[in-house]
Amino acid sequence: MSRSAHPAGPRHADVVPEGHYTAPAADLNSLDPKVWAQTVTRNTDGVVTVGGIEVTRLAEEFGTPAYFLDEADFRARCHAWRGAFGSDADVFYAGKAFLSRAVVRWLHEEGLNLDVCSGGELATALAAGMPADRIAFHGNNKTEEEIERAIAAGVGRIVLDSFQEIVRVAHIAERLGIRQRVQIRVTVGVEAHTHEFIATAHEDQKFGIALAGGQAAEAVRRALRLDGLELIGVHSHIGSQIFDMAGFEVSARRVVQLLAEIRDEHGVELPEIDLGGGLGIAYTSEDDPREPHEIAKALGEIVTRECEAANLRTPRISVEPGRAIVGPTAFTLYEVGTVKPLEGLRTYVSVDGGMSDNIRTALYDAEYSVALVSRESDAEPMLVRVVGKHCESGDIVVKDAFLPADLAPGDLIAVPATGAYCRSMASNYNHALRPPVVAVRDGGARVIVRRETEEDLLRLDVG
Ligand SMILES: Cc1ncc(COP(=O)(O)O)c(C=O)c1O
Ligand SMILES: N[C@@H](CCCC[NH3+])C(=O)O
Repeated sequence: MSRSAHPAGPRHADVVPEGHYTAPAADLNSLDPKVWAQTVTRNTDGVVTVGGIEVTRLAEEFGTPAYFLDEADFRARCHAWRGAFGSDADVFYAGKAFLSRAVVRWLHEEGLNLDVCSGGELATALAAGMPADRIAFHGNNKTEEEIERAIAAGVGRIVLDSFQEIVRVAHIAERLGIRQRVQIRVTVGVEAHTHEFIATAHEDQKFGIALAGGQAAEAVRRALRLDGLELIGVHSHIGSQIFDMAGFEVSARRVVQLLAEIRDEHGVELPEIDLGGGLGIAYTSEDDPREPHEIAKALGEIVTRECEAANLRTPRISVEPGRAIVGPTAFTLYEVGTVKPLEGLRTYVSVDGGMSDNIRTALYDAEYSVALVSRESDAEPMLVRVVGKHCESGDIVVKDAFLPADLAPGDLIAVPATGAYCRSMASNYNHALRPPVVAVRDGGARVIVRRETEEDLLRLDVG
C-alpha cells in the first residue's frame, strides 16, 4: 500500500489536503494496461470501449452500476495459467472470487479445474457441467449435508480442515460405500504480507491444522487409518493478494518436509501437494504482480529442489488462483450522481452503487483506481473520494484518486480490477439491487448474471 506523500503536477484549485495518495497520472485519460482488462481502450471519440463496445452503449443497454467482464481476457488468463503449469500440474480456479455458470463453462473449455467452498458453489459447478472429479471441495466448517452431496457427486478431492472433519468425512464416505480422495490443509506458520483479514497461514486463525506441535502429522496418522479416506496429499494456502514469492517458497518447503516425514513414519509417499491461491493483482499502477510463468517456475523449482534433497518423488503440484484470473478482467461502471467539493479536503463523487457492490474498500482498506470513461477531458486533476449511495460514511469505493475537475453528474466513471470478490461479496444493504455481470467479447455483450429486481427482494420477504 505504498503511497507518495504528496502529489506532483497540477491540482484542482487549492483543494489538495495533506495526505497520502498517489500522484495523478500525467494524462488522466490514459488507461494503464496493468489495471484494465486486456481489450479495454479509449476510442478516437474519447469513449472507453471493452471488447469493441463503447461504455456509453453498454450503460444504455444494461444500466449502471454494472460489472463488465472481458471474456477474452478471462480465457487468456486461464490459458496462461494452464500453459505455465503444464501437464504435470493442475490449476483449480477458486470459485469464491466469482462464479457463474458461464464462468464454469469457460473454465471447462480452457482445461481448468475448480475449487468450491460451499454447497452453493458446488451446485453452480455441477449445474454448469463441470465434471465432479475436477472439483475440489474446501471449507473450514462444511456441513454433513454438504459433505454428503460432494461425495455422492464424486468430487475429485475434499480438503480436510480439522480433526473433527477427518472423522466426519470418513464416516459419510464409508456410509456411501466410497473411498473419498482427500487432502489435509496444513497451516505452515507463514506470516503473509497482506491484510490481516486475508492472511491464512499464521497460527492464530481459523483455517487448517498447524504443522507446529505435530498437529498436522497427527492428522495424517488419523486419516491414513480410516477406510473411507484415500489421503492423496497436503494443502497449504497462505493468504490472498500477496506479491512476495518468499511466503509461497517457505510454504512449499514446509509442505515437502511434511511429505518426507510422512514417508519416514508411514512408508507412504503422498502423490500431490496443493500450494493454494493468493497471487496479487494490480489495483493501482503502483502494484507489480508476478506473471503465471514466473510463479510456476519459482514453485516448480523449489518443490523439485526440496524433493531431491529429501529423496522424494516430486509430487504433482496444484494451485488455486482466483483473484489472479478473474480480478483484472472486469470493471464496474457507475454513473456520477453528485459532485461535492469540500473546501480544504477533497471532492466527494457519489455514484449509483457503493459498498453493496464493492465491500473491499471498507473491509480491507483496499485501494482502487478510477477513470472518467464516457468522454475525454483536458481539465486539471482534482483529488476525489468516490463514494456510494448507502447510509454509511464508510461507504467508500475509491478512497483517494484523481479525476478531471470538470466531472459532472451524468458522467460515467469506471473502477477497474473488480472481477474478484466484488460481485461475489455483494450485498443487498439498504435493499440495493445487486448489479448484473455482463460478459463482453468481440463486439457482443451478454448478461451472465442478471441485475436483481425489487421482485427478487420481495420474493424472499414472505411476511
Ligand atoms: C483455500 C483457498 N484457495 C484459493 C483461494 C483463492 O485465493 P485468491 O483469490 O487470492 O487467489 C482462497 C482464498 O483466499 C482460499 O481460501
Ligand atoms: N475476499 C477477500 C479474499 C479472501 C479470499 C478467500 N479466502 C478479498 O476480497 O480480498
